[in-house]
Amino acid sequence: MPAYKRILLKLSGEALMGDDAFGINRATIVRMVEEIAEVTRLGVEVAIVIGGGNIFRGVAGGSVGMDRATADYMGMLATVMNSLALADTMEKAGLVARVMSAIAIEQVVEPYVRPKALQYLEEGKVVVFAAGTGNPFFTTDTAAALRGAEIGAEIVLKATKVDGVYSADPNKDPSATRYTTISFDEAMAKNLQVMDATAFALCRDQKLPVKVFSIFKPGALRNVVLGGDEGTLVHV
Ligand SMILES: Nc1ncnc2c1ncn2[C@@H]1O[C@H](COP(=O)(O)OP(=O)(O)OP(=O)(O)O)[C@@H](O)[C@H]1O
Ligand SMILES: O=c1ccn([C@@H]2O[C@H](COP(=O)(O)O)[C@@H](O)[C@H]2O)c(=O)[nH]1
Repeated sequence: MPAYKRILLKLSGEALMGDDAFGINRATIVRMVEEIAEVTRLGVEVAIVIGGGNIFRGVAGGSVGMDRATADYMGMLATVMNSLALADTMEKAGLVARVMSAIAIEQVVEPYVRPKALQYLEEGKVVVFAAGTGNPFFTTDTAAALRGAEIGAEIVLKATKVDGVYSADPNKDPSATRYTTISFDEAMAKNLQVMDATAFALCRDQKLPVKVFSIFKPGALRNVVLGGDEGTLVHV
């Protein structure tokens, strides 16, 4: 029995690279989709925001010295590419997926229209929110918080490269320890960088819990959705 009826799943863009230097690794995206399909079979309504780090960091060298907002628009377009790849892979796996973009790009994907997104979710379609918030100076984590609040998701599930929130970045500090739960206030006061402060603040204000867990651990998403002991819960 799933613990949630509707979730907002934030997928790491960078994790899509798999072992490649940049871009989308086929086996990795197929595995992610299998895990998403498993959760939809539990009857959970799934909305997704995917990052752009796998593509944007690949071209970021060329963005050095660029106007920040222009570089951010490039990053948002990278998330559109990832969203298209994800939706295509989901369709091939038998799921019905819809991509909605925060930036007008209508020849490619339909625009984000909240009532339409809600309708798709109620119909059991997986909705992928592309192009972040549509605004520079933000991140896809903030887009996940924003869309999660808008669609009335019960939780934001951040599937990322680490298996939870640590006392310090575990990729830099091997002595860092993992929290089972932590409040938004404490995470922000300690400046824990696993999610940006704008996203944390929005989730806190909207009383929208966040679960951070590993995107690489097979079965972790299903376990989280079933309410299992996995990753770190960030709460009000
Ligand atoms: N206190 C912390 N606990 C856990 N991870 C942390 C912490 N501080 C920093 N991090 C880093 O945050 C990263 C996850 O967030 P990040 O936004 O970089 O990735 P993502 O959202 O998964 O990827 P993308 O931006 O490509 O979508 C981890 O890989 C980890 O190195
Ligand atoms: O609302 C948003 C979302 C994203 N961006 C830009 O895109 C890249 C990629 O997103 P990640 O969250 O880092 O995966 C991000 O670095 C921003 O440059 C944005 O401007 N606004």
